[in-house]
Amino acid sequence: MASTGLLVVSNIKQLGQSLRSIEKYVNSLYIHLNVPASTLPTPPPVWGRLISQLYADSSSYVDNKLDLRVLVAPLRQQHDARTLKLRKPIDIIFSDAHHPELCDRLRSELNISKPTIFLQDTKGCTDLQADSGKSVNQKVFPNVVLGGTFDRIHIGHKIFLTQAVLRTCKRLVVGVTTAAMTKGKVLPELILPVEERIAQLREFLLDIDNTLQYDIVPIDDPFGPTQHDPEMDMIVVSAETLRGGQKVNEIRAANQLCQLDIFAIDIVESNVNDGIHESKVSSSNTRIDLLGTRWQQPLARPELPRRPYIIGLTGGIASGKSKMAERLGNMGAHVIDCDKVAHDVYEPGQPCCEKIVQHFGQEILGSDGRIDRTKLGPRVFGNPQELQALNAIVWPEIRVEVNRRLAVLRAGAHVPKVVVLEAAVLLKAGWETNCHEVWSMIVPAEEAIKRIMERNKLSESEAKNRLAQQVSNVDIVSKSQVIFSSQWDYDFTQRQAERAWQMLTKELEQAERMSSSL
Ligand SMILES: CC(C)(COP(=O)(O)OP(=O)(O)OC[C@H]1O[C@@H](n2cnc3c(N)ncnc32)[C@H](O)[C@@H]1O)[C@@H](O)C(=O)NCCC(=O)NCCS
Ligand SMILES: Nc1ncnc2c1ncn2[C@@H]1O[C@H](COP(=O)(O)OP(=O)(O)OP(=O)(O)O)[C@@H](O)[C@H]1O
Repeated sequence: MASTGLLVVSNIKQLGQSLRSIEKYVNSLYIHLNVPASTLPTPPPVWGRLISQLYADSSSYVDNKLDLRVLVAPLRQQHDARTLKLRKPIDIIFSDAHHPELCDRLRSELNISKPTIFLQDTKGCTDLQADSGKSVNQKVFPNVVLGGTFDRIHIGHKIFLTQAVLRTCKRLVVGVTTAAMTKGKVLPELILPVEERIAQLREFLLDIDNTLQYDIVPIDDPFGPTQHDPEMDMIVVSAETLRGGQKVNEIRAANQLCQLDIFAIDIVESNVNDGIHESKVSSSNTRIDLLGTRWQQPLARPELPRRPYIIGLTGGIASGKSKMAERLGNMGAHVIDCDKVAHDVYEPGQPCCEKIVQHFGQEILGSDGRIDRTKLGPRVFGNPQELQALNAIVWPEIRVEVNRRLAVLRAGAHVPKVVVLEAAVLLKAGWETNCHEVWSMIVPAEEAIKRIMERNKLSESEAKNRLAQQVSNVDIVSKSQVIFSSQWDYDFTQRQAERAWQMLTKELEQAERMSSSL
């Protein structure tokens, strides 16, 4: 599949048809509006509504796998003087109307060898219409500012950024929230690092208009550089952040800085109403859709036998690991619960039991000669050194026992396709090296605290203390290939599990077919 295309759009009414036929050729598409010569040059904001419409309509025809970017720079120039300079090389040109001369010119400017694909030649093709109405704020300023988190740029962001670019003639300042500001969002652990978000924003902005200066800066508070920069004229906000824009002006007045013209765009709705996703197009929705998918590729583990395929299942306290293990078990996985294995290696006669008694003394034994956890517990909790000593004895023994059980399974008549190794301490103990990949459960801290208080009958401070001893969600996520979250209803957790299971089953079947055809 060629990766980047250029679509010359002459008729917005055909957009849906055009995008549907293009989607099989490319995964990223620049859109060049073939505006009639008579309408140029016009103030760029007059194209705002058309471009917003185009982005908003596109979502009913193609999903966000086709990354659309409508070019703004050419709208600033006289028709004849327009030469396209694009950041990424173009593989192929598409045109929704028969304009061979224009397309040949673009092919030679952009150095494209493939012939243009003419999608359809409609009769009654109408010219692209600029917004003539006085209703639109058509003012253009040298210095415009806006802010946001911009996690995985979506159509709402594209419209927002484009409307700002159309109203800027010199410099666009973009404040991008750092992790300190995104803690309260849905699935904050899955938000891309600020450096990556800034890099993606810069690429998008340079793609649509490389004639402006972009100052993209991280912000640790909701107002960023607007509090101090005297050279700002306009702030672009959306209906939901209008109050933030007004607050910016209050701060500027207090700091004796000029007031900013405020331009607010409408919210782009998502038409989803399932009680889980937000009703507007949002990055939160994109993150929710990552649950149960492989969000990073597994590391190669050539040292592990291919069958059974071992999934390490982990997560924070009360995150719903056991329930997830049960779900995966119901779908066909063989589950090894490391917590239960730990109980087994504590049994008298096991080497682990002897080592524990050697270290902690006979006084941790009960009258039946077994290790009494109520006696051992107080010796290690609140004493990190002793806890470390206990872990150093127990963890390697669990690993040995797990490997023994895996060897038994491999030697059996029916080797399971998938083994789930459920272990709260998987990452702390370094057992992920025993697994082909790691699947993890996360819940927000407040939810985990609520569950621990209810389930373990602990006070809030005790629950917080338990949680503080866990690997953080951010660390869990960085070492996991698939993430689940049980913060919504049971059905939605089940859907996440099914999604991941289907993906894995398909992959394993494919791998099996490939190896048997060799
Ligand atoms: C504190 C801020 C920057 C945090 O941004 P937020 O986390 O909401 O960013 P997010 O990436 O979600 O969105 C960025 C912008 O796009 C808008 N937006 C997001 N989704 C949509 C949508 N579906 N339709 C339309 N606009 C959308 C947001 O309303 C926001 O204005 C923001 O909320 C705010 O208050 N802005 C006004 C003040 C400001 O601009 N401050 C920074 C100056 S540098
Ligand atoms: N989707 C869900 N919605 C609401 N509550 C849930 C959901 N999934 C799990 N829970 C609840 O979360 C709690 C913890 O579940 P579970 O015991 O499976 O967690 P765990 O991660 O195995 O915990 P631990 O390791 O602390 O024993 C349980 O009370 C369970 O009912």
